[in-house]
Amino acid sequence: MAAPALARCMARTGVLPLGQAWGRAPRLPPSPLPAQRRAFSNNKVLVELDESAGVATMKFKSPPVNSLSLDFLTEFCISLEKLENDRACRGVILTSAVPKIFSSGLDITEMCGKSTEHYAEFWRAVQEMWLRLYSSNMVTVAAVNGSSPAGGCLIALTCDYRIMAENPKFSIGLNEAQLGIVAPFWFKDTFVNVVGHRVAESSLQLGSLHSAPEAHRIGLVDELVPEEKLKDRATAVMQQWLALPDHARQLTKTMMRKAVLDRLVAHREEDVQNFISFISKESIQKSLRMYMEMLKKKKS
Ligand SMILES: CC/C=C\C/C=C\C/C=C\CCC/C=C/C(=O)SCCNC(=O)CCNC(=O)[C@H](O)C(C)(C)COP(=O)(O)OP(=O)(O)OC[C@H]1O[C@@H](n2cnc3c(N)ncnc32)[C@H](O)[C@@H]1OP(=O)(O)O
Repeated sequence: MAAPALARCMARTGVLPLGQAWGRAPRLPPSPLPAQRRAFSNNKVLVELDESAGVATMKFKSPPVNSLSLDFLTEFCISLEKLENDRACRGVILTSAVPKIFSSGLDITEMCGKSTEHYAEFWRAVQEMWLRLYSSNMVTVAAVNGSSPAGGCLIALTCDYRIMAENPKFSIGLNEAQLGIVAPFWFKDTFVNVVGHRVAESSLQLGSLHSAPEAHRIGLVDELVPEEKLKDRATAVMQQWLALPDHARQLTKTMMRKAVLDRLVAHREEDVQNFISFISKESIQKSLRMYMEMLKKKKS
């Protein structure tokens, strides 16, 4: 199904028509086939699968800043679903093909001056991305090779493990407060599960963007490595995680994440309505427009 048709279907039903995002049967190990590499790509996400290792790399390629537009989110979910259903794939490394940027977060233009129907469709796609990634049976490793504000940080937080390039220019964090908006409860829950309540509380209130060393110090990322070693390190970490039996690791992951996942699943439509009423406020629209203007001015 083409991305726009799929997006419409997601808007109608709230889920991708490819299967449920949570509560799947555990994955089986891949069959011992000869070493093989496969790649598939749509417009914004490139996937390379190394079948011998059972590991895929998903590269975001939506220049200039990998913003999470409706199209991006739809393609992301399709790619993840394909891998989830592929017995040859047990782990996925998420990274960026755009230099210096992992992802600039939700596409602000999707949240400005659009219809209620559009906001609902967009927000369901954001929820879907998070539900699928947080509940994935695969091992998920974020190789953060650039700045990663807000929704970009959420993607990294949603993975099992985060490795960041130790470039002092790269920053990461849930900076929503700086835009005059509020991170939803499930962004907050994911953040708390990684860094703990106290750090999350101050970081969220201040809308902090943390430099790579600071992010490592507060536990937002698990490791820092020189940029040129990021790929190899992500592959090595993946191998360590895949050395464990899938079923034990998957059941443990489910146990750790279930309460947070269930909370959104139980309140999904309410969360969509909250988003619509919040984002439609004139004061919020004004804040977002000013923020976009500030980004543009910064360039000139
Ligand atoms: C009581 C209430 C309770 C509950 C509330 C209910 C619901 C919640 C409501 C809302 C929740 C929303 C949650 C939102 C999450 C988000 O992710 S918001 C997005 C936050 N993102 C950012 O703040 C990042 C902004 N961008 C940057 O800081 C920089 O662009 C960068 C560091 C990523 C890259 O810097 P540069 O390389 O210097 O690139 P430029 O700044 O020149 O950007 C190039 C180009 O891209 C445009 N752009 C950048 N980011 C975005 C974006 N996120 N969306 C759309 N467009 C973006 C930028 O404007 C430039 O455009 P042009 O000028 O070239 O046209």
